Amino acid sequence: MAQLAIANSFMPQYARLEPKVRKGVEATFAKFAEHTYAGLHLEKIHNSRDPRIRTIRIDQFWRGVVLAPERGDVHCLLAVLPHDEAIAWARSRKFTVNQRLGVLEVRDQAALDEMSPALSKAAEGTAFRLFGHVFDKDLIKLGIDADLIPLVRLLTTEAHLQALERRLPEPQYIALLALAQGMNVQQAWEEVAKSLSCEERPASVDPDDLVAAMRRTPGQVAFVNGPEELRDILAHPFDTWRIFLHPVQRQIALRPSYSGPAQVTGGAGTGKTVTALHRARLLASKGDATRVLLTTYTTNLAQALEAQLALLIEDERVRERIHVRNVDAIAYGIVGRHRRPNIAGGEVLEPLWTEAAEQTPYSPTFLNREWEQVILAQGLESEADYLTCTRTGRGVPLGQGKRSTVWKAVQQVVDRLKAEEKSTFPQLANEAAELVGGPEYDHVILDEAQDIHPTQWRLLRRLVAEGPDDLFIVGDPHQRIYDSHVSLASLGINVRGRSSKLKLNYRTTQEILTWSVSLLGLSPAQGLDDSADTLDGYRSPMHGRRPTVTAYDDQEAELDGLVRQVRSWLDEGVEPATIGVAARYKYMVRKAVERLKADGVKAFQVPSKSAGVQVGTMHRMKGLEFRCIAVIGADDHSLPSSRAVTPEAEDPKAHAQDVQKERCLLFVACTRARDRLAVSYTASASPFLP
Ligand SMILES: Nc1ncnc2c1ncn2[C@@H]1O[C@H](COP(=O)(O)OP(=O)(O)OP(=O)(O)O)[C@@H](O)[C@H]1O
Repeated sequence: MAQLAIANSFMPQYARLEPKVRKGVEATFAKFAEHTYAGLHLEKIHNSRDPRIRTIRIDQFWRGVVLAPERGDVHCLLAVLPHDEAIAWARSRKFTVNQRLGVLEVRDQAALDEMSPALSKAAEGTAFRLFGHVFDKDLIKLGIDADLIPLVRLLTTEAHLQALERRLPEPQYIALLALAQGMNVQQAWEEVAKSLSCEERPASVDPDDLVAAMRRTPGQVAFVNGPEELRDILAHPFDTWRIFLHPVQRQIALRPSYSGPAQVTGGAGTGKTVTALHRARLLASKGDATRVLLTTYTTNLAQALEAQLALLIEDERVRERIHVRNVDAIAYGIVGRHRRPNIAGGEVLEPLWTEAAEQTPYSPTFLNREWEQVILAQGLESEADYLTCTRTGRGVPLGQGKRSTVWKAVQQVVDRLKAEEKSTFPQLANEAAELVGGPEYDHVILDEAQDIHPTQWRLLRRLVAEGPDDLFIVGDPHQRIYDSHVSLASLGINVRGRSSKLKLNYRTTQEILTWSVSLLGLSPAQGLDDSADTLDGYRSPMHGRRPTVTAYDDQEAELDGLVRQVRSWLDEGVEPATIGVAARYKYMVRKAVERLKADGVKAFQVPSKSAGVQVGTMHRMKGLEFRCIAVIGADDHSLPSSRAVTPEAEDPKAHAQDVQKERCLLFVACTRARDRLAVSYTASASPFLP
């Protein structure tokens, strides 16, 4: 029976169309899904590199591009573009089947043809060839198309190869790059397998069977079952993660079982949350009695997970087996079974620490951290235990006498909290861990793991019995914006051999990514498994404008600049709710909202469901994403925030960690942007800005 398929490349273009054009696209392609396309006018293109490509009229300005393989009775939507661009795109592309992997590949043949004379000319000047040492048969073994080999043979430098990156199919480019960098054929194959998580080679590959190749390429092509499914896909154009998982994501999320705790890391926007959501669905589908906990750090992150899960899982029964809650709410709920918890917030704690610090040579922040990061983190219950413990992560050594002073000051605060029947959230997690009678879930999936406190880790550990698929841990040490530094090994959680890394960014353009990564500075992040975590290989296939950085003389001028920036995005047709404004402090958030409103722009503080520009602190931006982001107040007073940084003289290690945390915060805010990033500051720029 005839079938409709959608290529991954189609959705981002469709998502960015005006609603009226989207309607036209939907109406046109609904006919394909209803299998009435025999009557549709698909046009062949004169001089096309691939005779199987057709175009179809959407309206007088827009055209769709469709692949119509000779065999298999499938039509695949490839692109939707303005008329001339659609024709040029359709004329330039060539579809092939990778002879080693059996997957569908596309290359920009027109661009390769255009580059060929220049490469020939460059090759005339030297006898050296980049792939002179590799036999044709080995290139073929790696999946290089036979008809590309003459072009490959012309290459004389790695820079020339890199110029082909976006024109060649990804697996072929990875193989060639590996060879160019000195790897042998086997190592190059391993690179391909690692980057694409390829299965072993299929038994036989028919180069003309594009439909069979599409079926082996679920990250690139999705098959649609009827008009209803098409409508559902088109109704959520930015949520293509529901249908297209990258092969690496697929292998991690859909692996039938892990023998113990598994860990997934990756830079911002690499689809860690998406992978966690698909894992949750897979585990929850195992049976009626399965109980899955999907958890994260804050309430608004949990709400975002809940909303995404509702999009991903249609079957209400499967959906109900997944309990979504942030860790503090879990602890609150468990303790709440026994007594009504009363949380001590900053307004209670600050005066207590200030008072306690008065009788010591230490600052209130120092004491608070010693409590949270050593005493609570290690679950120390007596002074004797504290006097002999290893204070991992703290920069200033404390002898026994000094520890005794600290212990007394901390106890003063703990006793006062007890007297007032109040607890902090890490205390509550400790109490909850004690109260839990036994495992309450079959599987625990944790997002934003880098920010979880050791007491919360202990609670999560107790909520699920040790064994296969117990913990699925997802996080990015480069986005650590709270004070938690844990070593999973010290908590008895061993992820060795079950760790994976995602490297391909799906949210942000390469331009925004490169700029944002430079905000992090040069120190490597400390991974949860005690190893240094780098962003090697972190990249985006999308390109766009470079971020802008604007300096203003005073704050009023900066807020005026913000209004102009937001107005210009709105004038370009960007929907208000897809514009975000991030600031380091709450007072700046309030000012920005007031200023935008005064100018007639609908603006709301995050979290808000209202359809307007979303303004929030950088902390609140975590887990969200926007088409355009304005980061305001990126000046040297706010970033780093002096309030959030321990003085170097007091504790150099804590100072370094705090500064890094501030860098991460700015990185988090900037990487929320899909297409545009505009950063501004008043007077002097933050030292973090490149
Ligand atoms: N396979 C995919 N296909 C299409 N879009 C994807 C895919 N995977 C992720 N995305 C999109 O990329 C964006 C980032 O995904 P996600 O939030 O899961 O990343 P993350 O690694 O958790 O990011 P962060 O650490 O910044 O919170 C989202 O818009 C998501 O829909």
